[in-house]
Amino acid sequence: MTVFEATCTAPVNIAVVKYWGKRDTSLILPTNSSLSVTLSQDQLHSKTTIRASADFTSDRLWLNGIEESIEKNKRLVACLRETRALRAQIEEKDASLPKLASLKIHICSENNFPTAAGLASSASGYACLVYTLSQLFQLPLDASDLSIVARQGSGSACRSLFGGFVAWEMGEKADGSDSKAVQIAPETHWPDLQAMICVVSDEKKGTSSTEGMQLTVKTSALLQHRIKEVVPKRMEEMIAAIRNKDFPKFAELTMQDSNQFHAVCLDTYPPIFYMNDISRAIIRIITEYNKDGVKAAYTFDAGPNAVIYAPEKNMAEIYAVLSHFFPGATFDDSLGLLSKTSTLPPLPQNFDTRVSPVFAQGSVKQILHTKADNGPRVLDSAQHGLLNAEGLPKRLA
Ligand SMILES: Nc1ncnc2c1ncn2[C@@H]1O[C@H](COP(=O)(O)OP(=O)(O)OP(=O)(O)O)[C@@H](O)[C@H]1O
Ligand SMILES: C[C@@](O)(CCOP(=O)(O)OP(=O)(O)O)CC(=O)O
Repeated sequence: MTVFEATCTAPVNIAVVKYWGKRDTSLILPTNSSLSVTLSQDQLHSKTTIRASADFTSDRLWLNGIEESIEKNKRLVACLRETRALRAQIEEKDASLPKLASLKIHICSENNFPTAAGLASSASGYACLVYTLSQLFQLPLDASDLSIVARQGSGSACRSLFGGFVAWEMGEKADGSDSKAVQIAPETHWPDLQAMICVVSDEKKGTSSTEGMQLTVKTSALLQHRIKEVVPKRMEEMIAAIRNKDFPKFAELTMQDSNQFHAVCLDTYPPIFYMNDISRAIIRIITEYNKDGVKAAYTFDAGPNAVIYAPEKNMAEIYAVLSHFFPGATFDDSLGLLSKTSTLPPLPQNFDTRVSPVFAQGSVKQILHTKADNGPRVLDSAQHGLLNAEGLPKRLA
């Protein structure tokens, strides 16, 4: 019997102009446009296998080796409904196609990094789900079309359908058909731009993005100013900075936008705090590092972890600075940063180390060096699939 199956991976993305707020919570339509950098799947990714079979009696989902309910997950149901409807349309037009739209499916997905810890697992997770469904169903859609479906899983997921530099255009229409991701520039446009992720906490966060942003929409006057006055201009400036590979401008806008996002969280009533003492120390350290010219940019999502964007040539120095204040962090060196330098560079000569205390061993748990890279990838299911011959996970938690 023919096996209908697809296996794909998808990347995370870290926004430099943040999405925070929905004007429609069920279609997931945002109150402002946003822009992100897609990070390499060599370091962080979701991997998903989906099989359709006449032998299956119900739709089932395993996430990181644990079975989860599909019916209770309205967002996942929406992604399935949309992609099945599109498959049904193409089956209607071409009778020779196998009838996959009516078959039950088994979905097995794994993240190679902590889920729901503010490392954008919902972004890579839903991008991967929708991309794998589109492969299974052979949907004739481009990445922007697919982003409209992935957006309904998690807003930020729509940007993970593309590699490189990606805008999510907020759109205006009530049905969401113009609220989609577009690529501003591919990853090859600015290969010099790299990122360092500082994992301050890998625990599940207190206030989810979904709940937090709607409380902000309801209570923050500052958010209205951000939506109307700040983001439209900032989007234009950010796109120009990326096109011109103007790092100081890119960095300034990135840090200002992260600061404003956390300011609207503080302006929420009751306030939401995502950054902690370590996050704030990282801000002070990068500010000191930048005092004679902008060499690095920090940004924080809905959690304490920092992402630092910088040109490749500064990365060893940034790692040396971070290691000084945060001893004992494990370093994921898959880009070979340390093999290129036999010893770490010294701290910059005029760096004032009094900007922050030296923190206890392991306060920053892990530092991950990565770079901008491409969008979802298709894998060979026979070799890389997550389901066994019976259609059950090869690995359970
Ligand atoms: N591989 C996956 N496949 C399908 N769904 C996933 C996958 N990974 C995560 N999710 C969904 O995303 C949820 C986690 O999203 P959440 O927004 O809470 O955390 P996060 O994405 O890590 O943080 P943030 O988006 O704020 O950076 C999970 O509970 C699950 O429903
Ligand atoms: C701070 C952010 O990371 C918020 C991401 O929010 P989500 O995309 O996780 O929210 P939902 O659409 O409710 O699933 C900023 C960003 O990625 O732009």
